[in-house]
Amino acid sequence: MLVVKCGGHAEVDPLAVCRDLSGLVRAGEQVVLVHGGSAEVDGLARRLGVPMRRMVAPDGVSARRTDAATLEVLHLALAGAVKPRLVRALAGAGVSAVGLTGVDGGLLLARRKGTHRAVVNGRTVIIRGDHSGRITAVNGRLLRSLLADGHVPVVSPPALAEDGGAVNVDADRVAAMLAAELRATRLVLLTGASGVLADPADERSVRPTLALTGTAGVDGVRAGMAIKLVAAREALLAGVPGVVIADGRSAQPVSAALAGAGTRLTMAPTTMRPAR
Ligand SMILES: Nc1ncnc2c1ncn2[C@@H]1O[C@H](COP(=O)(O)OP(=O)(O)O)[C@@H](O)[C@H]1O
Ligand SMILES: CC(=O)N[C@@H](CCC(=O)OP(=O)(O)O)C(=O)O
Repeated sequence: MLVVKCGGHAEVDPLAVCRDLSGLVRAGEQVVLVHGGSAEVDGLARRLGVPMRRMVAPDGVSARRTDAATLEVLHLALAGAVKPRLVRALAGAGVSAVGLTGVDGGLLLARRKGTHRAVVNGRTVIIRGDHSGRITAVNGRLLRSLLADGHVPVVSPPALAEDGGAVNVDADRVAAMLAAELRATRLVLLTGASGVLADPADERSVRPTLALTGTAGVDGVRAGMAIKLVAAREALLAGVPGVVIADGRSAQPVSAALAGAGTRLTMAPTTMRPAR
């Protein structure tokens, strides 16, 4: 079982990802495709005149500030543009795909976050009333039945909150949760960088491997990459054995990642429980 997350970075090539995945599906691999779409969300917001803001937590992890209008734009962009494009690309490559947000079939249940800590002008402030949440449960049964019928589930935020509303969640963490729930052997996070870079300004500085510790960030890792490391850590701690962050801009991004391209994540030995 393979979970692939196609990043919303504008340079990631969704057609190449889908063509590559179709080969793996035809070879008998069960695949779940997760997607974000931050560039598409930002573009649609500009066209609609809805201002977009981000919050940066004290640990450097950034998330979209999600008020009611932002949530609507997010839903329109992900469910109305990015997802149908991926479903059509898979269909065009001969693979049946079924698009779902976390709301469909209660696929992703989440608890609303009451407050957020964010750094504004160097000061930590508390932000309330954001429409975002933390995933608490995954409807693995729904995914397994789609997979058993030969479909590729194509999954994205938002998630379903306990009060019946939709909430924004990060797509990398969605992918990690699904990989854990489905006991996937591999989780591949594809983005617009060739892996985790030692120097974010130097594309050639890819770290082939990176051992993560309990909670600490990693030097030189910022913004969207910081949340990928959070997701990678969650997947590894939940028992997913192979987690890779790799380039989504290449011709065969998934095959390349499975063949060793990008950065392979592990947990540093000191953070693992001692063997019995
Ligand atoms: N050390 C780093 N290595 C690689 N990318 C980094 C690093 N630090 C920050 N980044 C940025 O993180 C981006 C990936 O995050 P993001 O754009 O949110 O991904 P996506 O939308 O594809 O999920 C990279 O394109 C790069 O601009
Ligand atoms: C809470 C939060 O920030 N959610 C993300 C969901 C989309 C996403 O994750 O898109 P990428 O894969 O392009 O990053 C957002 O609103 O941008």
